[in-house]
Amino acid sequence: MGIQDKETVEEIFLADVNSVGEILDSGEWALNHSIDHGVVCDVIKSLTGFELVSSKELSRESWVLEPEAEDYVQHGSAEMQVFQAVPPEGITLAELKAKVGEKVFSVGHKNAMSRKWIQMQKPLIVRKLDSVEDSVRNHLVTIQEGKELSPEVIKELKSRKLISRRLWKGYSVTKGPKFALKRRKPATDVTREILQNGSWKDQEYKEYNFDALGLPVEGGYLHPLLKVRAAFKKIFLGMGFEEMPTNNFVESSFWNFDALFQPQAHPARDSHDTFFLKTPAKTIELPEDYLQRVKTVHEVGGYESIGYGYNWKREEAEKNLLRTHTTAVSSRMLYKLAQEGFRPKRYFSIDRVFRNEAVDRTHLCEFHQIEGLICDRGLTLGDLIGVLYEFFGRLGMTKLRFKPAYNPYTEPSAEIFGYHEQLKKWVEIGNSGMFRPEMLLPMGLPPGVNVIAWGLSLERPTMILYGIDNIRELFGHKVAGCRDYQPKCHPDGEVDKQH
Ligand SMILES: N[C@@H](Cc1ccccc1)C(=O)O
Repeated sequence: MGIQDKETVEEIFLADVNSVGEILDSGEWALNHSIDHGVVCDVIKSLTGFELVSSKELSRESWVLEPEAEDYVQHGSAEMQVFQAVPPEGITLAELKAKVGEKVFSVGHKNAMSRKWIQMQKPLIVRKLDSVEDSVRNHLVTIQEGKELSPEVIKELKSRKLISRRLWKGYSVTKGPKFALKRRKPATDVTREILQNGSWKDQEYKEYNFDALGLPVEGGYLHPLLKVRAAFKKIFLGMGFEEMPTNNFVESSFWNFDALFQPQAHPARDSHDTFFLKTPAKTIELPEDYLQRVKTVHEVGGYESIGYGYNWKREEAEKNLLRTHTTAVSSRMLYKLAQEGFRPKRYFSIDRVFRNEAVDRTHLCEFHQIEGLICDRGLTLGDLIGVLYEFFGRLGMTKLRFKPAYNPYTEPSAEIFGYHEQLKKWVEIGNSGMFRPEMLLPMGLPPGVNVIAWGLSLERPTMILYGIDNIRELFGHKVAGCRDYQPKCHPDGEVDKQH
């Protein structure tokens, strides 16, 4: 068979309908074009549905070839094959049988004999005629072409079980009300492209289907960040931590930076990294005596420190900003604790912070920080490392590594790496350290009190747990897709039960 692909068949068919005006019989048309009639019928049905053509069903009983007959059309009838296998000098019966095969021999030998094409001249079979006409094959071809044959011929072919009667279905076709040489796909949407190239004017549009049921409405899913936050909160509470109040996104530079012994010329305090507020641009009040101690420690030091040796400006400290880390919350809480009278404490917070960063697949200008701290007398770096093993162990991360780092407010400082069992690699999971005396002593905390602390983002573990590789999918309208996210691994066994 020739062309089978529907688009090409459709094109040829429409061109013919156009030039001839009417296709009387799809079967004949298919035969003339050597195209499978089934494919032609599919094309006609579809074109009729879109009113490019009008079609009438035809049906009639017709003769079709059995597989044996199709073989005869290709290779000649059995008697012809036998005749051709007999050479001019003759052949033995056994040789002839071997040459044409058992099946063809049994039918073909008998028929070729009775037609007197061959004869027995013991011990050989010889030809009686030089050439013969393969009328059986010719008749079969005529049937294939859908043409009529005399009742006697039909009777013979039928008795040889070469043909059988089938119900044939086809079409007669004329141009339809929406006839065109090429089918135009109705648009389902007005796109930017068709608006720009002007094709919207002649475009056909698919009609609304008001009976369509639409997608089932889904709702009531917890955001992945909420689920992971709940898991972290549970870990902190299980370890005896209290949550700090984090309900102030707007903070003064004083609590966000100065109280943390971050010098006023520090690059993080640049407007490229920090969002400063225009209104209100300044904080209303700061604790005056504490402010004086902070100024002094920055300028000249004290508490065995030499300070930074620069001119500390109050105006810089008063500037309002969107807090860049939740350590601003920690500094307020530690100051408060010092005023109320020091007691050992374990504090944590999980909330939003803001940084003036270009958004890309791993950075957003707002995200969440998880922060934990323990203050007590005589804490050491060993305590920090021990607590971090406990904390991340409860998350399922048992292998940790620490890399020396720098923060203005901690000494020593360490970046935390964890071995991710599912990803089979070390991933950076947080930052940590022991708050400096230059931060703690001006607050009024008693000497000998140490604070171990650490921080990490909430987004990063969430992305790892849910296999999200673009942080933007966690915020805004794209978060709708998060309903499909299933955690790849569990921060603890409980997260998912919170549905
Ligand atoms: N504030 C640090 C994290 C941190 C918290 C506590 C101690 C040390 C580091 C940050 O934003 O990355």
